Amino acid sequence: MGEDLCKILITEDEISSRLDELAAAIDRDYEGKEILVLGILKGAVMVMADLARKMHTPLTMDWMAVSSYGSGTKSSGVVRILKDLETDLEGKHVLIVEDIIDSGLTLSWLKANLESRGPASVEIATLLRKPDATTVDIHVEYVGFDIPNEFVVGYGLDYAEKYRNLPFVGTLAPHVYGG
Ligand SMILES: O=P(O)(O)OC[C@H]1O[C@H](OP(=O)(O)OP(=O)(O)O)[C@H](O)[C@@H]1O
Ligand code: HPA
Ligand SMILES: [Mg+2]
Repeated sequence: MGEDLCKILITEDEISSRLDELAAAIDRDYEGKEILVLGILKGAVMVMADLARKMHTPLTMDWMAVSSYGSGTKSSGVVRILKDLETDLEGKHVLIVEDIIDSGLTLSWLKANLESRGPASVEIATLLRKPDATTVDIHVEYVGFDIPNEFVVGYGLDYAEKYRNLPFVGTLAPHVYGG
């Protein structure tokens, strides 16, 4: 496993401290409200579990699975719903939790999809954001880290379904994807 990674980009401690800050900001912003926290499978599993445990605002959780990457390192641009929500969004404050915004295609499609279901609000929290995301016109209220345009794995993020269980975020060595 060790030789598959180029370097550690964000350590376990850095992730945890940043999630403390994001949770505090979310608690402040949603004071007196209840949140439906919506995790996007599978990448957001780790950040959802850790962020939610640091939040004090009353919340419920639901999950959606969408996919635009298949097994490669480039977005296909076609978003598919693999598993839909089980919650009626009418009047709810929805907070989408993502591991990464890369091209921004997944979230711009998803936000429009959710807004058509009559929620009171839809905001986005993401652990990581890459530079290309700024070219898509979506507002992201809570961002953990802005990172360079490199393919990263760990803490929920995969390459061909592997490495999701690493406790940190790292970059892959080129030999892993045929470089
Ligand atoms: O901003 P974008 O370029 O659209 O990319 C970001 C999305 O891609 C990844 O999911 P993926 O489709 O690989 O599914 P996964 O979470 O199951 O790995 C990631 O978890 C985000 O949901
Ligand atoms: O850099 C990335 N790593 C893993 N999955 C991803 N999905 C979009 N970008 C990435
Ligand atoms: Mg993926």
